[in-house]
Amino acid sequence: MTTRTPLMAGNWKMNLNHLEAIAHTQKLAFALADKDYEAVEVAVLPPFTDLRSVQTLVEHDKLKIKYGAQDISVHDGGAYTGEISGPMLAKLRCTYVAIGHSERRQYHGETDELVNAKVKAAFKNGITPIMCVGEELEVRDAGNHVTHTLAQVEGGLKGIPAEQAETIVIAYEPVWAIGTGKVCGAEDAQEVCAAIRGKIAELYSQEVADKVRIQYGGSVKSGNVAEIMGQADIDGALVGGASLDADEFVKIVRFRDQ
Ligand SMILES: O=C[C@H](O)COP(=O)(O)O
Repeated sequence: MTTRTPLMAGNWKMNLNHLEAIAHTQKLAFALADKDYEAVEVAVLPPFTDLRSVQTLVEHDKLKIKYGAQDISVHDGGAYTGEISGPMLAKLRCTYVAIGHSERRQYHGETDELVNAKVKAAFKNGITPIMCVGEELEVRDAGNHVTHTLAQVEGGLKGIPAEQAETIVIAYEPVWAIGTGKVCGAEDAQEVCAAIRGKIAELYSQEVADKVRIQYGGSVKSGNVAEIMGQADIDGALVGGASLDADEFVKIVRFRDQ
């Protein structure tokens, strides 16, 4: 059994300008200690306009916080107005990029095919994808949440070789639990995360599946994180709203103390 280092990632979504991003990252850095980073990998996913500021702060102050983007273009460059490319993110030394977040799927019509192309673009540029999957409420109510989510996993991983697949992070985010305050029960989250790991074992091997980190996302807070992290197949959290409060995010990182 591989020991997977938990990954707590704060997805800031469209919040915090670059000045606020600097202040927020400094606050996190001030609160977090070496022992936190030894136990947990900590990352922030700011808006594109903040990335250069966060990079400069992290590198200048030698912070142990990782950072990444919230989206990536499938193209390396060219006439694609408004897009941000993998080479641009790589130049900013982004460690991670969120791909296929439900808000991208819902508001920008992102399909599994596009998610797959973006996963490939991330790997091509040396950036680790945090590939987001999860079902809408009607899918869960119909009892099809596992099938639905596994189809997203399979679609997103199409053509990805094992040596890349074993490094990916998959975030299971039931859409009905995002920003709603409705947390998926820890055991319900575990059911889907275990199924995701099983699907990876089927597509690749148990060895690959044991290495992949699977996060839960959806109304994670300091008050519920410990129970979620107590599940065998949950290796971290993708935190939205609660990551905008530095004290709260630090408590989430210290889930073992909650
Ligand atoms: O990426 C994060 C998820 O969408 C969860 O957001 P939330 O913690 O605000 O529910």
